Amino acid sequence: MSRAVLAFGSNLGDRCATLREALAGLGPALMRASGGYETPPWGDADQPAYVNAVALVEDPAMTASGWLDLAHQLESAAGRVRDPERRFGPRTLDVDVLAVWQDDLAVVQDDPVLTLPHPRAHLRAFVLVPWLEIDPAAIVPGHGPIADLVRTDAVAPDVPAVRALGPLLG
Ligand SMILES: Nc1ncnc2c1ncn2[C@@H]1O[C@H](COP(=O)(O)OP(=O)(O)OP(=O)(O)O)[C@@H](O)[C@H]1O
Ligand SMILES: Nc1nc2c(c(=O)[nH]1)N=C(CO)CN2
Repeated sequence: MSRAVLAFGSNLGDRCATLREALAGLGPALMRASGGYETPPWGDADQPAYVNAVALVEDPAMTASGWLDLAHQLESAAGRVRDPERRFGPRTLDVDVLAVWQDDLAVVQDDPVLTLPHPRAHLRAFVLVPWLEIDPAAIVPGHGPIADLVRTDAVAPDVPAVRALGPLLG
């Protein structure tokens, strides 16, 4: 069994509709989805606010790189155009693979094509707060319990600005 946590972010167009379509695109793999959260832009501040969400997915036949391929397919379906000049810039849809477990063992790898766990997940309130909603006991491999990570100096100051918008799916 392959289990993964995927992060979704949108700050262009109808952000909630984009996230809803992306979550629907996960089909039967979707086990749990967080609500939407409006969050101030992280990294490059000169862009609109994001709506973020996190999903827990499972598929017996999936691999770690298969989850990344799926993430890229969902981004393309949402019409994402990559701007090579602007890292952390605005986008219709960003889908990151936060962590993967194969048969309950965390996948840890440093490959630039797919780094696991995601190298910045443990620093981002916009990822950790929705992840905490769907799995309060979750542990970020190599970094520890999410409940502790949201209290670190790197993350805690950003938590109050993460605003719950409620469920995305009916
Ligand atoms: N865990 C991961 N999840 C998604 N992409 C990854 C991961 N590890 C490495 N990558 C690689 O990072 C590249 C850039 O991804 P992307 O454009 O989504 O980055 P970004 O959204 O600008 O930054 P960030 O990853 O910090 O959110 C992708 O082509 C992908 O191969
Ligand atoms: N709040 C927020 N900020 C971001 C996000 C995101 O999803 N949410 N994604 C980014 C791309 O790397 C850069 N900054």
